[in-house]
Amino acid sequence: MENQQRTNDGKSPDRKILSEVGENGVAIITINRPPLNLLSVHVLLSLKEKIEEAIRKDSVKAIVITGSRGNFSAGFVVTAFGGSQQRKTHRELGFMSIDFITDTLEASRKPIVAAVEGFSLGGGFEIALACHARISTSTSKLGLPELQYGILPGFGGTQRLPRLVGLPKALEMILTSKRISGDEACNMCLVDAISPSDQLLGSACQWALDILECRRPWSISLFRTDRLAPLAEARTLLNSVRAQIQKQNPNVIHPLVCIDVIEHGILCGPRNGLWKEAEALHELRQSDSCRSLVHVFFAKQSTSKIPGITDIGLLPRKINKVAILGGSLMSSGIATVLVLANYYVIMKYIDQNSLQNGIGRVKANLEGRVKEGRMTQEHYKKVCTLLKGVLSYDNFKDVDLVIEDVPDIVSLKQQFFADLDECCPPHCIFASTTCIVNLDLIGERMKPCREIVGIHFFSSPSVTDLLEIVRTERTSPQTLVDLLNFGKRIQKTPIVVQNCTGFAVRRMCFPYLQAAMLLVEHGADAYQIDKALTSFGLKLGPFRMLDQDGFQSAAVHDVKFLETFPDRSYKSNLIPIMRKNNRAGEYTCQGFYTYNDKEEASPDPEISKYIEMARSMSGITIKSKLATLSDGEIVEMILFPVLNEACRMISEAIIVKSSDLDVASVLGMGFPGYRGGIIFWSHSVGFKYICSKLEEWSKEYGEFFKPCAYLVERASKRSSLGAQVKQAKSLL
Ligand SMILES: C[C@H](O)CC(=O)SCCNC(=O)CCNC(=O)[C@H](O)C(C)(C)COP(=O)(O)OP(=O)(O)OC[C@H]1O[C@@H](n2cnc3c(N)ncnc32)[C@H](O)[C@@H]1OP(=O)(O)O
Repeated sequence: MENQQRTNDGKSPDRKILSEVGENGVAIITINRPPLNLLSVHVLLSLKEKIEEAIRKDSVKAIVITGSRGNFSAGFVVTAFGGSQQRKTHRELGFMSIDFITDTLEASRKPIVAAVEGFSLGGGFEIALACHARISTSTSKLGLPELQYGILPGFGGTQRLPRLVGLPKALEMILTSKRISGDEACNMCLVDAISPSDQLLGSACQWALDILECRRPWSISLFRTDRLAPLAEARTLLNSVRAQIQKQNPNVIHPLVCIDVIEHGILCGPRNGLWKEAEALHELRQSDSCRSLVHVFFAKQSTSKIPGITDIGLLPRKINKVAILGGSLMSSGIATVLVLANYYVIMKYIDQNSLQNGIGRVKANLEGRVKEGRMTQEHYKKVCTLLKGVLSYDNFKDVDLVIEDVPDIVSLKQQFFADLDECCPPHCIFASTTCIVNLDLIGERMKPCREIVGIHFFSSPSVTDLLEIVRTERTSPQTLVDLLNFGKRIQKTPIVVQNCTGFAVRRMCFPYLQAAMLLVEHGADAYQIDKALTSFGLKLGPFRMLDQDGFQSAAVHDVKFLETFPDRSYKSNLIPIMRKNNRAGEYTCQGFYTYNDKEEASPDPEISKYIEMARSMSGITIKSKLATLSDGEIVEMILFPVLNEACRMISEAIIVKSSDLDVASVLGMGFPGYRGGIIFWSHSVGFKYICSKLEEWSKEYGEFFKPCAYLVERASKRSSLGAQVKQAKSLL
């Protein structure tokens, strides 16, 4: 092997890109910034230099690009976007995309093959797309996640992907930021062959030599046309996708800009498309949406960094077998998530019927994935072998984690945990999904050395990406480290919260729903309230949220909150009245909305009758000011109380850092990520303004709006709500 050790000026060589030439004449160029081989302008310049050098050398016949230590490249350092470091113009970014990736790499007179393993995302994936062939392991993960950051693929992804896989598939991958496996990529001819990891480099080198010898096609992705549909068909598809995006998300422009760029390339040629892409990237990376979404990325990354817990050298213990106690919808949802993450799961319940139903639901969930093409039949069969239903504790002696999900009856839970205490090994972690019963109370009949943590999955475990881990005074650092790792393995973002009523998400939803009740009982229109909040970007307005959760759950939580926070609870009679009239939310097809058999919601004028009843029961009169609020005022009157509650949680140290509440609000309550989460957004509104509004409303409408001491103090000092998330240093 010929290996470059010194540069011409005698300095140590740049080790970010390694290059060596094998006896077969293939230069292997390795992106070497482990663990993820992230890209920066500097790394790309070094890569360009090494490729040019290999092209120049007579001894080199062909080139393979790969990444070190099992990852190709997870793409560009995202701090390069949305931040204050906006030095580069679109010409310079265009230079990378055109001068390097297109005119050097793709136009190389020697074949270049990508050997893809592990993560190949964003700019990393775009480099692979420009190579003349791609060989991948079956489990590598490929994708273009740029839209998650309010930008668009900036190194030719908008031009090359549609030409390689056709427009419909490319749009799906780009617009959903969906990652696909090497196998899936091979099925759609995005990679040319699959190879086991230990043979990957050998296969890629051979493929490159085969291209050279004309035994394999020399494919230039940018100029392929065979997968592109006729122009009229492409335009129809792009227009329908545009309309869909505008309907679903009218507040953000980056998906539309991305579609324009794709269309431009189809109409005016891919090279023009590349320039348009570079210009668009330059514009978008300076937007507020980009700044907010990059903040959410780093906020999510930092939820699992807990001072004094994750920085004291503890390693997560292995969790192999998990027992779920319960036969509910939630139990089945949790079991589905777990078997998909390759955990061995036993579901236990007291009666055969409920247990069978529970197991049946897990299988139906998995079958649904097969039908949608998200899982192969073979994988389905394998995953099903990980699941077992039991009625006794016989199989519990090697269980590492128990998740209790039985009805919220204290004595029942206490009995279950007393039994578990006898049957499970000492290292087994005991967790409960309850959000109502005090965790300390349900463990009272266990040995004193045992502890119970809360683990909160939200109503649809496979849909919600958030996992609340609830710690008590007794929770050990080791248990937290184990559960944080467990959360990551099941692909959730875990946030650690202190044991308190509602934890983080419910506690923020509480004022969200209560403020809406208060406004509606004083004259505001329920449907205008929902529309104002969804137009602002929330996934669900408060009344749709209540319908979706079901009024039974709302009633239980109301009681709990009224009990815990009587001073700031708004007591409404609306839900109890509607329940008495057989309206209990979406599952009864009637709540604040009515639902048809396609689960579509329609406003129902009937509800004014119940609102009137609630008003007269509480002796409330309509306030003309509240009956004529603008959408903007509604948003403030509903979200400022949410921020107020978030401030209380910060001051009570319920969460580890304030940005955890951004994550909780985005993933748990549907706050728009492009506004950065509740705390990030409130910085842009200004605490002084928020505080003065809350003070004004508390004088007019009561204690519910009273700003908490922490917010008052921050507003008076004009300081922020806790430290901002630390981001990686920009390397652009
Ligand atoms: C021009 C181009 O088109 C634009 C682009 O390329 S945009 C960038 C596209 N790439 C991405 O979005 C990848 C983002 N990263 C991820 O999703 C995940 O890190 C991953 C799935 C790749 C790996 O997950 P995992 O193995 O759990 O590692 P993870 O802990 O997340 O990351 C390791 C470290 O790298 C950092 N990191 C990962 N990707 C990063 C990125 N793109 N930018 C900056 N930092 C990044 C993480 O913050 C973390 O830092 P820390 O050690 O200080 O906490």
